[in-house]
Amino acid sequence: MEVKIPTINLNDGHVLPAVGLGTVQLKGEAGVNSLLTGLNAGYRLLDSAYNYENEGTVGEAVKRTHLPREQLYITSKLPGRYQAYSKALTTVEESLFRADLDYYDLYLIHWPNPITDQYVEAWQALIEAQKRGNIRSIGVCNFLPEHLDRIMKETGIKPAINQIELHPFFNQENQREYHKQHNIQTQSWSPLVRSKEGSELFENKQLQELANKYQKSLAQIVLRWHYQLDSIAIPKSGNASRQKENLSIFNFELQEQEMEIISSLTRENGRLHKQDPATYEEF
Ligand SMILES: NC(=O)C1=CN([C@@H]2O[C@H](COP(=O)(O)OP(=O)(O)OC[C@H]3O[C@@H](n4cnc5c(N)ncnc54)[C@H](OP(=O)(O)O)[C@@H]3O)[C@@H](O)[C@H]2O)C=CC1
Ligand SMILES: O=C(O)C(=O)[C@@H](O)[C@H](O)C(=O)CO
Repeated sequence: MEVKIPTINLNDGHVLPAVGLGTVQLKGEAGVNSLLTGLNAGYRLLDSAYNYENEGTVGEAVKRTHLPREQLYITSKLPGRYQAYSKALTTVEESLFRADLDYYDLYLIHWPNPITDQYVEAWQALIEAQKRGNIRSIGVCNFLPEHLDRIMKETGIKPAINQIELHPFFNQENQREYHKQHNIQTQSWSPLVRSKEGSELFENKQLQELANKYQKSLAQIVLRWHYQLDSIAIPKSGNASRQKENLSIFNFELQEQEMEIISSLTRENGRLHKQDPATYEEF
């Protein structure tokens, strides 16, 4: 049965579902089939990126589903190598061509790349692409407060979303507090630490105890934690039953103290790939 996902209001008047489907590695015919099982399970938000080389896959799933376009929320992301203003505008158009869409619901700057230092003009390009009607909501990924302060100061326009690495081993308390103060919606990437059964996350005793208590899977406990942190998690799964499992999180509630137990699994250097946006650059 299809799950009804609550919606979240963004600062620009648009809305997004409270959970989306990550799409890294979902490509080609198998990828389209996985996206269709995801849509059948109830997902409406699909998170792609130019660099995932699957905008075409996402567009094909949009074409093949019985769901009307206005019920879907499609995201893509601007790669670092196209952050210069005119290249960024062309790249948004190219993303639309690849997916054969008239508009993206959400388009994000993928990484700030602060050493290259072109993210302000990339942001100006997304503002222009939004004015042209190519994008509904504009936002960023992996922006630290200093990067957000700068784009808001230089353009006067606030991102609707900052999509950041967020999971029990890296709870991003300060970054989330900054987002709350500025009314920027948090999205969690790698919400399940990009892991599988048998990994450190799935072997964690405290999470297993909570899963036993609520008669839920460990992944559902972690995804419920994201939801109660007010962050939109975008777990990736290509598997129909895990896709369903990851949406069945709206019929129980973690207590405050249990939220804290999960948050306290965080470590000082808990980033999965050690990609610190202060220095990491991706093109
Ligand atoms: N903006 C950015 O810089 C970034 C954005 N992203 C986005 O975030 C999305 C999610 O992050 P991602 O890195 O993919 O990692 P996730 O934390 O979503 O983990 C995905 C892994 O978990 C497995 N999995 C999913 N559900 C379950 C479950 N219920 N039980 C057991 N295993 C499960 C999947 O396997 P299986 O498919 O076999 O189910 C897959 O191996 C990406 O797909 C992408 O869209 C990711 C990284 C960076
Ligand atoms: O997947 C993404 O969106 C990325 O930005 C990658 O850099 C990701 O963090 C990764 O694949 C790391 O190995």
